[in-house]
Amino acid sequence: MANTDAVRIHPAVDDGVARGDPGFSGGVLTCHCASDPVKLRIGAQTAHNHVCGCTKCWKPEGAIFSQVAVVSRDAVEIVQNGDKLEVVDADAPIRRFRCRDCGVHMYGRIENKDHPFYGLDFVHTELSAETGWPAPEFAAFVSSVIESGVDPARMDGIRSRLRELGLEPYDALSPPLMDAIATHIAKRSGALPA
Ligand SMILES: N[C@@H](CCC(=O)N[C@@H](CSCO)C(=O)NCC(=O)O)C(=O)O
Ligand SMILES: [Zn+2]
Ligand SMILES: [Zn+2]
Repeated sequence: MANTDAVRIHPAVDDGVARGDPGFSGGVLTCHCASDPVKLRIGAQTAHNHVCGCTKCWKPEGAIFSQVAVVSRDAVEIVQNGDKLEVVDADAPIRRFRCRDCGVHMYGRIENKDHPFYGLDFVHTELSAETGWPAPEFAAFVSSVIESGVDPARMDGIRSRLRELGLEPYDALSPPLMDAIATHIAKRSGALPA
């Protein structure tokens, strides 16, 4: 059996996955700067929260995974020190904005209207002091942690720990999200009726 003791996935789940509050309707995300932090108001509940092993998503110090959810772009409002935001990679499908001083990613936006997730922003709800955000539901891009330098020999232990936490590991997104992407593509190509 794989030893899962030393596997630290992400601080939001390492002590167990806390349940979200279905009545919760948003809060304020704050970057890690001790002074003049960037603040964003999220005026809605997020969806599809997950831990992500890809190299693109922002991870807190020591974490192998990020924690990331989506929310309608209309619900995201920069309320403080927005002038400190800079684009991480202008060519990426998700245009992520980070604080230029502390490096924390505040939100990721999709500008391509043909993208299956157009209209949704990617956010890290751990940046909020409020509780009640939805719990992560699954683990995405698990094999991708190797791209960040994780020893492939650790993968059995990492997947075991994710399952122990109730976060089913996938090497892309979850089946419902992959189906949604494929449906979008099939409707666009005409393989399915629009
Ligand atoms: N192996 C690559 C995978 C990167 C990747 O495709 N990441 C996804 C998920 S991010 C949130 O779940 C993605 O949609 N990326 C688009 C983007 O980053 O703009 C790696 O690890 O780099
Ligand atoms: Zn900052
Ligand atoms: Zn990711």
